[in-house]
Amino acid sequence: MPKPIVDQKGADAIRRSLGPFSARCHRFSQSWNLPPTTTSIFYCHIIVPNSYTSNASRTKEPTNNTCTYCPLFPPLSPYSVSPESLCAMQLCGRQKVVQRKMVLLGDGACGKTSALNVFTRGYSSRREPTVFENYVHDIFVDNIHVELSLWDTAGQEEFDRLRALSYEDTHVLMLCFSVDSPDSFENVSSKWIAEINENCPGVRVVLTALKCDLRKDEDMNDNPNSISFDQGLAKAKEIGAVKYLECSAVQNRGIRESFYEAAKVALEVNAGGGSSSGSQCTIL
Ligand SMILES: Nc1nc2c(ncn2[C@@H]2O[C@H](COP(=O)(O)OP(=O)(O)OP(=O)(O)O)[C@@H](O)[C@H]2O)c(=O)[nH]1
Repeated sequence: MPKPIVDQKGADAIRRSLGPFSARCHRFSQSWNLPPTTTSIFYCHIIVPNSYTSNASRTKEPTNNTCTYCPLFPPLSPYSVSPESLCAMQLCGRQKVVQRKMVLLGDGACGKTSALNVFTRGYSSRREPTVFENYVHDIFVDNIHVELSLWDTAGQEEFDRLRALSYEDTHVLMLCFSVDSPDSFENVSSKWIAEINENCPGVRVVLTALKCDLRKDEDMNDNPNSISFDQGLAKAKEIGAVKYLECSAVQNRGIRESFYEAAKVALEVNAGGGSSSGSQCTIL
């Protein structure tokens, strides 16, 4: 049976030893006999790329990045848990968990679900168009434990009414387009901003360019029809987005950063609905 990480020494040892390794952490709140002040604790599986002997608070893992103790969990991307987060997790028993809701929206097939899957699971497989999906993902942003509720919506017009139900209590909107789809880019201002203004005016928007790998074709030539960084940035300014982010699920580039940056924006919104420079979405 693996041992949980319970002391700072263990967490520090992990931080020092991580180097090129990655870690996977699972929360054990019920299954361990915890000190009274501890509300939750994490057991960390350190995923090692090759044979590696560990001490009590680390676990040797097979080379394929699949967890020995939780085979049902899919492999995670190498950087889905940073050493800093790991140490913060160690301390989280004493920290308040902050709950935030992020909604992804944008044209159908622009890549929302794939980005979400790569962020939460480390990979994305072929799938049917989304009708509605909802995940809760624990992350640490600036040492704050955030229970991030991620709402994936259907981009297609026939789901407009269903999608409207997703906006309640939203802290941040990740408005997406695909760089290989000028239509999805145009719809940012011609369709999506109107929908946002109608359903949750004032909620902070993060504009996110998806499928950025498609700016190049297979021969690494520039795709002349793709949306450039400058165009994306100009669009973000035009619609009043608080951030402009770019990523590719296929290459797993910028995915983690994009969700973390969006989560940071969500954190700036007060739980009660007030915000320093935006507001929480509430459907009345
Ligand atoms: N080249 C490339 N293709 C991608 C990327 N992300 C997603 N795709 C592909 O784009 C297609 C649509 O991706 P989805 O993630 O289902 O798009 P979606 O926005 O969730 O679509 P809806 O559920 O219909 O709203 C799939 O065939 C994906 O394989 C990417 O980063 N690069």
